[in-house]
Amino acid sequence: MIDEKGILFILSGPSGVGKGTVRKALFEQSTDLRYSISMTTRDPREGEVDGVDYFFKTRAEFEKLINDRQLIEHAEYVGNYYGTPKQYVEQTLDEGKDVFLEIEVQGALKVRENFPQGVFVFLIPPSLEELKDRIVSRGTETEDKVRNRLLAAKAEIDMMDAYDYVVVNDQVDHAVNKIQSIVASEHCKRERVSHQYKKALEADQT
Ligand SMILES: Nc1nc2c(ncn2[C@@H]2O[C@H](COP(=O)(O)OP(=O)(O)O)[C@@H](O)[C@H]2O)c(=O)[nH]1
Ligand SMILES: Nc1ncnc2c1ncn2[C@@H]1O[C@H](COP(=O)(O)OP(=O)(O)O)[C@@H](O)[C@H]1O
Repeated sequence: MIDEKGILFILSGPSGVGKGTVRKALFEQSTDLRYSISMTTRDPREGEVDGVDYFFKTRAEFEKLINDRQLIEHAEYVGNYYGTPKQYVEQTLDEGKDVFLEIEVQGALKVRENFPQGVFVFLIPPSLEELKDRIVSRGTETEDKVRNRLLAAKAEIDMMDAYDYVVVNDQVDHAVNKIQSIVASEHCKRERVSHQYKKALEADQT
């Protein structure tokens, strides 16, 4: 069958590499991608809006979502739950629209189990030094936590072979352009499959 479903794109990478920054810049450009808004138990930050940045949930509400199998994946990250809503993603893909997730590494690996046909993009820093500077300059972590995050980041960067694409986040607009190219390239792949299918149909004598 020709696959008329949308394509699921997953952007992941170590903490502090710039996933959120790159994702926001991507969606400020014109794009046909649909961003899947995640559920979280963390408190909203100043300026964040429920249903826009995240769906903010209590732990009890989140645990009910897990038990009711309403999430494709979830992970506990720095003491809070984060998860991807199943219904939105499946429905949007069924409508033939592409969906974009921006999630941390554990969650991305779980998505791979259920959506092996997804396109997995790993964002890496230009260097570990630069990653450290970004984590420190964001100012959200104590010195101990920066060290732990860097150790975790080293292990995470080691997993980059499990991804379909690796994008270096040297400059935000370069990373966004590369992601746009990946989206275009994946569409071309599907076009080719669909074209071959049409040729096979024409050649078929039965
Ligand atoms: N597994 C998983 N991770 C998520 C999800 N949504 C966001 N994240 C990740 O959770 C981490 C923390 O996000 P956030 O609290 O917004 O803080 P940030 O570190 O400033 O991006 C980031 O790495 C996000 O990519 C989700 O639905 N599932
Ligand atoms: N290409 C870049 N060059 C310099 N700084 C960046 C770049 N991308 C992101 N940053 C900065 O790095 C820090 C971490 O970015 P953030 O998007 O919060 O990372 P993540 O979502 O991966 O944890 C932020 O202070 C952000 O402004």
